[in-house]
Amino acid sequence: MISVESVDKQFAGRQVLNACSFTVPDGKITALLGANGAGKTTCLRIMTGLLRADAGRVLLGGVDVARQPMVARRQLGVVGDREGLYERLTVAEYLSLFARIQGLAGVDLKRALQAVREELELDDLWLRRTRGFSQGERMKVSLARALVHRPQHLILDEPTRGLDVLAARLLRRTLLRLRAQGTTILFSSHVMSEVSELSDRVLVMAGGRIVGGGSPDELIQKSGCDNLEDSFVALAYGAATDRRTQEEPA
Ligand SMILES: Nc1ncnc2c1ncn2[C@@H]1O[C@H](COP(=O)(O)OP(=O)(O)OP(=O)(O)O)[C@@H](O)[C@H]1O
Repeated sequence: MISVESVDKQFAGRQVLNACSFTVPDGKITALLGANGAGKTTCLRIMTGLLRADAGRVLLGGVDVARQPMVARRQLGVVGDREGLYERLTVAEYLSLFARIQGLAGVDLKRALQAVREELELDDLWLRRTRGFSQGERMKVSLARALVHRPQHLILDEPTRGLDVLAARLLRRTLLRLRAQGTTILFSSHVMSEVSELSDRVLVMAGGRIVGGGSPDELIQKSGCDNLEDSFVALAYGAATDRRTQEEPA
């Protein structure tokens, strides 16, 4: 389980996260939804130890990410902006490097590499250097890097951004398989169809805190709307924006 407890973050005196609190249960897929600038990426970066919170804490399986970053990292896989591939390394070399950093060696290392190679259909890319890789190819390698050490927790920031249909499908299939294996999954997204299809739970973020949560059906019921997108708009943008949207000429 992941617990985010009263996390605050300011940038240049501007409050971006404001006593942000939520939990992500094990063996479920949770989606983090929010308008542009709501604070999702900032929150995910704090959860993955890339950024320090001003106050509050994040626990991954009971481990405080800021106090015990190395222990936390062992049980965490992260898919961020898909940058940070080492362009001079082949996919095999790159994944082997990250698996070793996570403590894998010998037969375990070989098995782990073979498993992600098969799961993420990496045969054609395996011996290529990552320089010039397409968005979809980068996503596959980033996801393989995140999964190679079989972490309990997986955090993904807009993982399907820029992917074609097949790459997005492969990603969704992988997430569903990981959920069946008990992995704790949190992903941010702006794509409502994908959130409806994949998520057991949705968290709606606005103004740096969580303003609503529940299964997609619960959110729809609570908001009195008839689909997830309208429920999200009602929660994230509030009644004023809702009125403005409705007043727009057809
Ligand atoms: N390093 C930084 N320095 C200054 N401001 C920042 C920094 N990182 C984020 N911000 C600001 O914090 C706010 C929240 O940004 P964040 O990237 O977390 O939003 P988001 O919900 O992920 O948005 P999007 O959906 O557009 O990706 C934005 O106003 C952004 O400009």
